[in-house]
Amino acid sequence: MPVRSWWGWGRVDRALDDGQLRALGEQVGLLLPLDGAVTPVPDVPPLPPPRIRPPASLASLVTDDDRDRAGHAYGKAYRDVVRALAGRVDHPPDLVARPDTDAAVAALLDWAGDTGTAVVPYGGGSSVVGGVEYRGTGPWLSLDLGRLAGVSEVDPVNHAARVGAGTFGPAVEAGLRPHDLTLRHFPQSFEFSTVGGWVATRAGGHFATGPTHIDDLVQALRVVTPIGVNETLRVPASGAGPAPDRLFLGSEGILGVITAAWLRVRRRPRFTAAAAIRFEHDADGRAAARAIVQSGLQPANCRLLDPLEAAIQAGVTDGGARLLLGFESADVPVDPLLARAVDISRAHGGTGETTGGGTGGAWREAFLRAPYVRDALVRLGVMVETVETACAWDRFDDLRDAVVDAAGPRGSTVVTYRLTHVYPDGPAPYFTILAPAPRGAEVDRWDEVKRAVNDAIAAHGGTVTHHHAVGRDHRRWYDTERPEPFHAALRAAKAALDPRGVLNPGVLIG
Ligand SMILES: Cc1cc2nc3c(=O)[nH]c(=O)nc-3n(C[C@H](O)[C@H](O)[C@H](O)COP(=O)(O)OP(=O)(O)OC[C@H]3O[C@@H](n4cnc5c(N)ncnc54)[C@H](O)[C@@H]3O)c2cc1C
Repeated sequence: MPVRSWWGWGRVDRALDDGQLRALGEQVGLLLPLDGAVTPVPDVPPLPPPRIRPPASLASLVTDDDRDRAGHAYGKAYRDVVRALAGRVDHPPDLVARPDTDAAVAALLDWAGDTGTAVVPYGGGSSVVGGVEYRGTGPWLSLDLGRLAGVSEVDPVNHAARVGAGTFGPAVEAGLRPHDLTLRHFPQSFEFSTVGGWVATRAGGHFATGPTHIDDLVQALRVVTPIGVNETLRVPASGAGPAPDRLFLGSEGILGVITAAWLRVRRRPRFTAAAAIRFEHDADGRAAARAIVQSGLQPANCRLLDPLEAAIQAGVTDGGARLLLGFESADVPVDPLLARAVDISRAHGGTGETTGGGTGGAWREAFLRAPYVRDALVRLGVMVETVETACAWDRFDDLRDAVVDAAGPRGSTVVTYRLTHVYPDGPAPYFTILAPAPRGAEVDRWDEVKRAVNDAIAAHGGTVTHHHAVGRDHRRWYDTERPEPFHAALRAAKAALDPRGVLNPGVLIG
């Protein structure tokens, strides 16, 4: 059984080994001045004893094991990894619960309400916005949905599947494959994030220029709230008032615990075609991406990598940007669609070739490997984090320049960008920021950079998040982005559904 890392990404056995770490250090040393030290992998530090005990009726669902508690204390942002690496577990949950039925979830919520215990729903724990880290002072319970997992029903007639909230990405696809069906929702965190987490954060998939966010793939939801179960109707569409599902999409664990979802699935693609187009200037690549997405061609993948991203993600070092294009269909060959997109790219100065079937390729491997590399960089003393947004096409240039300026002095800070998603009305830029970390003051330094960068994004018309969610770390900008009447409505919904305020305090509102 593979062991999950308690401090960093994914599986312990997939982390970079010493040789790979050294090689990475040499490469990165060409870009950034590093001090040569490598932070050792930490043991779980001793934790304070739990301040609460469950009643006997719930004891079998709950653990106070220190490794489990430490593993549930943080998400997987840079500020999480760097603290865990230093052996710091700021606010460990007092207990971790793994309910196996909806009734058990309800009983845990009741008990939490009676005892004033905060409850933080936990899927894969891949939050990068402080979504799973309670920062109050009272006792808290991490509610891990891992036992409410699996594809329990597949409805091939209506192209839908019922999936437990705690199901990880690969298990979703494994459950659908025998039926020749697929969800095709691929966040970069796919391997270690769950359906419930995706729905709760309105996750964005890749290879998803059309239905990017999980929203469009949700047919119906089952949510256990502190005042009862909210199960929505399975219909293809409805005009009956505000949509009940929408209340819980993006609710980030503050209104109820999502325990299952009916998801819209589709036939597996049989026809695929892909191309990587080189652009001497990334501005031309952006113009091509805009033209393609505004043409109505609907590529499954249309992603621009700036030259440095192309070097890091795809290993191409010719100084050009890359536009990655992919088309797929379960029904018809898509080569003509790709050919047209390539034509449009050429008209904007692009050169390059089709890369054969499959919208994946080497860069996709690198994409899934990236979080392990990120952890290795942190060990090497690099401050490395990503910031994402979405903006109108005509705001991009100013926004990107402002982000680069805000990220730190140019000589010692590297900022790369990719457009992870493109829409007819604008791109979703995704910035990676790399700089030498001030050892021992990493979190404070990152928080300063984050503040400056997100202020710059807000000042230039970008949203605080395209797909990473709000959590605790984005509150400051979310609070100014959302309209006040909406805030009042959200507060009222919270008070009605969670009257004792146990669910994920500090996230979204409050
Ligand atoms: C390396 C890396 C890559 C990433 N790539 C992407 C990406 O491509 N696209 C993207 O959208 N995001 C991405 N993320 C962010 C993260 O993976 C998503 O937010 C994901 O949807 C979280 O799922 P999870 O199961 O890990 O949820 P968690 O991190 O466990 O929880 C996230 C939030 O949802 C709440 N929650 C979780 N489960 C439930 C539930 N069943 N009911 C109610 N509330 C719940 C939690 O309380 C928390 O507030 C990435 C993160 C990392 C570290």
